[in-house]
Amino acid sequence: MKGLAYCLVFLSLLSQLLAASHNIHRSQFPEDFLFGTSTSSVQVEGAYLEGNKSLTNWDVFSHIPGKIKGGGNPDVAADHYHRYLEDIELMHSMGVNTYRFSISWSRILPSGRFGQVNQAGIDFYSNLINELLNRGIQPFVTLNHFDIPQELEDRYGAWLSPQIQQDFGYFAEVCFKAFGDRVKYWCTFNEPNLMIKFGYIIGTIPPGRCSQPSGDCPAGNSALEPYIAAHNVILSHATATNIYRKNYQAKQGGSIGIVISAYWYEPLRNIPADISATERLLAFENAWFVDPIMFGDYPPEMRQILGSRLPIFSEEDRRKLGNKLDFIGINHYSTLYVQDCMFFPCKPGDSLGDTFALTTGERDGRSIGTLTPMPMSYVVPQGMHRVVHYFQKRYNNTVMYITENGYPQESSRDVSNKKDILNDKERVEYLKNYLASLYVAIRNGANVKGYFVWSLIDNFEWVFGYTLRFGLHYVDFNTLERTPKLSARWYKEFLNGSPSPLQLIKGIDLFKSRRILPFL
Ligand SMILES: O=C(/C=C/c1ccc(O)cc1)O[C@@H]1O[C@H](CO)[C@@H](O)[C@H](O)[C@H]1O
Repeated sequence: MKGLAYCLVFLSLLSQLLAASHNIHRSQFPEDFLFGTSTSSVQVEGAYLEGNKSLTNWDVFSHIPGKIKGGGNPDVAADHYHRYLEDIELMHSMGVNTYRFSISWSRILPSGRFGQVNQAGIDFYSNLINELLNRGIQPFVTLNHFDIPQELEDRYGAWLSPQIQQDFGYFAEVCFKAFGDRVKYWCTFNEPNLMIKFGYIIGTIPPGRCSQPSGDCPAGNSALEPYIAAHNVILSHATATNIYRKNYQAKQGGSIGIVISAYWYEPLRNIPADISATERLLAFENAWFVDPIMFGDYPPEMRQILGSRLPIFSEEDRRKLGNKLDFIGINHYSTLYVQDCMFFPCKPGDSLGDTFALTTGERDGRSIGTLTPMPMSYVVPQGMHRVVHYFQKRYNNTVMYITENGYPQESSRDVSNKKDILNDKERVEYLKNYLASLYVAIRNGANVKGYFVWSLIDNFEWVFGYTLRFGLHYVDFNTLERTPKLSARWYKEFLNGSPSPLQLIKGIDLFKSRRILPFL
């Protein structure tokens, strides 16, 4: 009896100890769960003029003075184009079983749909895919991660023209044909919601179009263009998915989905106006692209506010959209509070475009979580299971992958504090806690089948250039040498890890009780 009592006390102390360090174990996720890292072509490849590649919209935009913090550009980036074998070794040494990367449209079809398929581009990705498979790493491929051949922008205004639907379908088909025998996971778009928001509402990324009061741009219309561009993106997704379903899926046996940038939002005040503003913002940001694909139309919250500004899906469009998707990719980093601007006055220009909602990281002077070096990006682990729950409920538990989750470090291109950057304890804590929250989502029945850390290596962080580092591996941007950070070693230990002491004791599930994870 006494022995048992001691044993229970010991167990309870042990569980508190483990809870304190928020330990999470590989064995808590299904064996066939995908664990990987993510990158994108513009951000890591470099070699911007090699292999017959044409200029992308980002090549052009990043060379305009003042657009990129610190003046960086993706000309060389992390030189992954030449170092992909080394990068596969980094992945292999961590023990990941998947790698999410994107294919550069400008490498495959330098002129969009006009002109030849570029064999050098096909060869690069083909070699990459073969080497990944040799190492037991599943390629998880994004067709569009913000970049397009500049020619499409110049010829017809890219996403503003319905022409792009056919062109994107053509590009997708070239990829299915060339790589689909080996690639079993396709994402049509990465974060189209964010691409449209920053490209056509606020105007800080290509094509840099907007109007007052949303932003200050030489041309654009923040009240109309985002909805037209989004419409063409949604129908481009439908076109590509249609082609995959009809001609490739049965014999290649893969799946196809779309990736959404998914912040989680909490009402600032416990009042109906803020609660419905939160719902509204989630509809405008997260459901904007997924509702049409899953239900054939935009979220009712958007239709109500935008009326005729929101394009209509024709009968034929709806037929195409009927192919829906196989999975939803969720990029999740942070959570913000939402304040209503429909019934309460906000400062003009503060609320985001048509959403009549204002986001903030603070309530009564206290921040929602630790602020990361990225503006408006706070550490709020419980946002992970909440955002997954939103998609689980709204889309009938369609398969989900967490296609990105990660932590930024502030830096300059030439670092003086490499030692501190390598010792990225904050990132390790962040990843552990977000994974623990993901575990809660899965325990609650969410159909999540994979998780990717953004990013494998430090890279070109869009408008932040080289001033933010997201890598599990440090990149010296002068020598291009890679060095594992503490977080790479942690991920490796996690992936190869032995079960926790408590799991060795049969019948005890560390996460069964909410009590031992008070932070969730
Ligand atoms: O979520 C974003 C954010 C982009 C942004 C924020 C603020 C701006 O002003 C402009 C762009 O991208 C995702 O998250 C990552 C880490 O950021 C990016 O590196 C990925 O490429 C992308 O999929």
